[in-house]
Amino acid sequence: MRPEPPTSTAELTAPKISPVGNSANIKWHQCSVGKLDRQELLQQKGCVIWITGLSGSGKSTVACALSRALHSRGKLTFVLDGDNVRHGLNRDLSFKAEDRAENIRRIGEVAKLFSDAGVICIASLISPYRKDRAACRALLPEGDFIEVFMDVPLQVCEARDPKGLYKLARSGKIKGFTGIDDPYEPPLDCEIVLKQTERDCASPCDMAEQVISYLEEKGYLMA
Ligand SMILES: Nc1ncnc2c1ncn2[C@@H]1O[C@H](COP(=O)(O)OS(=O)(=O)O)[C@@H](OP(=O)(O)O)[C@H]1O
Ligand SMILES: Nc1ncnc2c1ncn2[C@@H]1O[C@H](COP(=O)(O)OP(=O)(O)O)[C@@H](O)[C@H]1O
Repeated sequence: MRPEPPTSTAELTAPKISPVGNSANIKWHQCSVGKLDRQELLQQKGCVIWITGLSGSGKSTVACALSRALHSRGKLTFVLDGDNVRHGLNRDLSFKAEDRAENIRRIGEVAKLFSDAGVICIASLISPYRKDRAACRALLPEGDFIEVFMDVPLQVCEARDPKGLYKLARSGKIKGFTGIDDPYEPPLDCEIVLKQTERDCASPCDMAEQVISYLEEKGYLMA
């Protein structure tokens, strides 16, 4: 049976799936201040911009350019960068497939909270598996998960190698490095593709503007 649509702003934040997980006797507590109230206050719609791509494809750069551009328009954003979250909340996780899945799951849940808060949350992490990205998409209301694919050839990322990690991976000093000896599954049907080639590379600001045009078109930047 399909669930009834929300009748009040507060109900919009209630989870679509059971919050119980492994715990028994847990009940969702509703608050009278809801997502719509917060969005009204902020004059924007909360959403998650999920930037996926290989290491070195420019995820963090475009995330920051986007955050800066939106900030200058008076919009509240927050960047969740894979590298940074692995310094704290996800410091217990490695790069094996199960840990990457848990990294993405946690960031997806945190991003959902930011989006419920009315914030434009920009998550930039490799997130190599379609299944894990799809699970994060499923946490959010239709349209609020905006997947951005950094479509950059491995050769370009490897030539940049700003942290020297590809070099270490090629010499076998890092095992299971995405794109070298670990998989990356490109999105099949994402909202935005930001393509770069060896010859043709838009600036981070231009790429941020492309995302902003999408947000404007879909009404996320309200008034
Ligand atoms: N084995 C392996 N594979 C890929 N990346 C590695 C690895 N080990 C360390 N790093 C560094 O960790 C950054 C990726 O972290 P993420 O949290 O984005 O990865 S994932 O989404 O869990 O796959 C990634 O950062 P970015 O270069 O910004 O993508 C790397 O600097
Ligand atoms: N649009 C771009 N054009 C040229 N170089 C870029 C662009 N975006 C990022 N870079 C460069 O590529 C490297 C990797 O960018 P970064 O944002 O750290 O990627 P990621 O977060 O995907 O690992 C950096 O040296 C950065 O300056």
